[in-house]
Amino acid sequence: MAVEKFVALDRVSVKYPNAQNWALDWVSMSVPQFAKVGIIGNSDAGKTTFCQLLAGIIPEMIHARIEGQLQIDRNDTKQQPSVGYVFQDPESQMSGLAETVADEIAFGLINAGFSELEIDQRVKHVAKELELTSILHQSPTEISGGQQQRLALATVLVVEPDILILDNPTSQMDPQGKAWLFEHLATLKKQTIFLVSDEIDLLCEFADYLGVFAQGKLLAFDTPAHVINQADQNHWPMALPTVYQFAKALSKTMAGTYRYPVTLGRLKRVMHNDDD
Ligand SMILES: Nc1ncnc2c1ncn2[C@@H]1O[C@H](COP(=O)(O)OP(=O)(O)OP(=O)(O)O)[C@@H](O)[C@H]1O
Repeated sequence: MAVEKFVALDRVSVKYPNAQNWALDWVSMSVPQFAKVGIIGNSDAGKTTFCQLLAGIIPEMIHARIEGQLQIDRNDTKQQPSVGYVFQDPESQMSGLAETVADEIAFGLINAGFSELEIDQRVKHVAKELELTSILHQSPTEISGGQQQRLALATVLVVEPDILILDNPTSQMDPQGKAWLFEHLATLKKQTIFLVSDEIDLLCEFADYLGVFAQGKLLAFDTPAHVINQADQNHWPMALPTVYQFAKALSKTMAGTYRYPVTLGRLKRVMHNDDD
């Protein structure tokens, strides 16, 4: 699949010091600007390594041997695109210095030298977007895990990065909170987003492209419908979306293909014989 590239990996491999195996093994992909990329894979598949490489944490903060080429283009951004990274564990995101949620969100802006007025406006805006307004004056250590994950995202979104990398950002949220966050992320139009999650139903609704990792290798990178149908045919050990299973049970393929749909909208069209 040829796509206009913004982020491109060309046969990238990563090995940690003293490790026997490559944590990333010969990974290639091209991602256009503003695309939404879902990343899935079992434990130890290399998902976090992939995210940390994209974010520059490897090799800047975590040493590892890197082979191949990672390229992030400027495209319409005048400067080198900025990257925001949301850690798997929200506590890792916190400065540990802020007394309130508001201060924590403001932290990056203060360091970057923004004016007080701009900081105030941005903090209020992102707090409203992420439904944190009512807890702005609470301590970051005294809020729930789900709230901490929304706060971790707020600290990154407030600086308006060009690329947003989220490593399992809903692991501590309830089902409603997860669905809400995925829907919110889908509304972000100014960022290219990489989202690691095992929420396959939500991921298929969200993503333009889905990447499946296993033992450091990128098994597939394509539209969610292509990847899921391929995963099922090849018996890859991964959960399949509910919509897909339903369509398969009813033998409802997408028009002109032998593939089953993976999103509710597409399934509805197929069911109403309204698929193009
Ligand atoms: N800092 C590190 N030093 C050495 N080895 C590491 C380091 N981080 C990860 N690894 C190893 O690299 C491999 C890939 O790990 P990674 O955390 O990228 O996988 P993952 O798919 O994110 O896993 P999980 O879903 O369990 O978080 C694993 O074998 C892991 O033990």
